[in-house]
Amino acid sequence: MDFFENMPKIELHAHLNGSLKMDSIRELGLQLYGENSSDFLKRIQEFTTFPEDMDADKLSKCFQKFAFMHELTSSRKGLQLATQMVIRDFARDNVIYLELRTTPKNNEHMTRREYLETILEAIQASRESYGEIIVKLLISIDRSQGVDAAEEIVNLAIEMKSQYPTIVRGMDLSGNPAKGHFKDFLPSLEKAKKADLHLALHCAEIDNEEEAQEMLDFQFDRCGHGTYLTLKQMEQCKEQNITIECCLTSNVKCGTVKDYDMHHFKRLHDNGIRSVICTDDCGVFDSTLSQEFAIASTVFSLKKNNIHDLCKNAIAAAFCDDVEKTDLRQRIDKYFADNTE
Ligand SMILES: CNc1ncnc2c1ncn2[C@@H]1O[C@H](COP(=O)(O)O)[C@@H](O)[C@H]1O
Ligand SMILES: [Zn+2]
Repeated sequence: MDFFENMPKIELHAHLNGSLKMDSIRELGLQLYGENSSDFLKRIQEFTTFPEDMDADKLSKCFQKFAFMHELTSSRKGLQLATQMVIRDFARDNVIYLELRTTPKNNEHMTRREYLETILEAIQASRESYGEIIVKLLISIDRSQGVDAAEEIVNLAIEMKSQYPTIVRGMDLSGNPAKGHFKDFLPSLEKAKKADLHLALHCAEIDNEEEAQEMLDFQFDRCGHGTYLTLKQMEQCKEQNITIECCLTSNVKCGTVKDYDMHHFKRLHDNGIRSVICTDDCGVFDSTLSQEFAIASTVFSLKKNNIHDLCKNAIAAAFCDDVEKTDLRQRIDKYFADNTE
């Protein structure tokens, strides 16, 4: 485990509100409310609990959990603190490059634009506190929220990209995959693509072959999960240079994959389809990127050179510039050179 904890890592799939660790939620509660009530502590416990006997619809239930974090980050102060803490927690796990994604929200305290500005300011400030970690932002469309919100979010993303070109790098399509239809979001995503925003879309998280096909034919950069891609579709990913973001614990806890050893990572790996290891929501799923690497390594008997390849895959698929990629490559190559048996 030490090997993975010390390894400089790249995280490409992390939802902001799902990535706050339990200790940090407690800390956030203290900073926001003064004292943590027993009811609050109970709710933190519920946040990360996935009972064995939860029914088949575990994934849908998972989406209800986010409401807890959304309450905590509904004020500018809460959102700013949460962003800082999430970056700090990834930095503590030796993540050296982080792509955070989040859906801009509007409420009585802020507009979607203010939501994004708060996060972008917190990311900029984190350079002073945690200088070693590079942080990028992907702006998410929640497929359960309809096309009008999506259109507003794409327009904002284009605007924010021009204001913060080194931080705002792309867009994500996420939310409950059982809700909404990809086709409805196509014009908005097309617009994002034309504006040179990279696309990392949740695709085939549940079994919907037709939709996955529509998405692949549209073409995008990275596929979140890809659990139910057919072998033919996986081959199409290879041809189209699409990298698959594998989030092992997320899939097992949400019940879209029965067990770790049944995870499609194996099929991707065996068929030479480029994949990366990610956490998805390391707060909700109570994991770390180091743990995800340790699990993948044990379950799939990966050797050090396989792990090194996974890190190189992440560099290749990262939405940053070539100078940053060269720097990441050097740091990671050095770690593997210094740690050969
Ligand atoms: C478990 N698999 C998943 N599949 C699809 N979307 C997911 C997800 N996990 C998280 N999200 C999306 O990210 C939001 C939380 O972060 P933000 O509020 O945006 O920072 C969730 O509400 C959902 O829309
Ligand atoms: Zn996700």
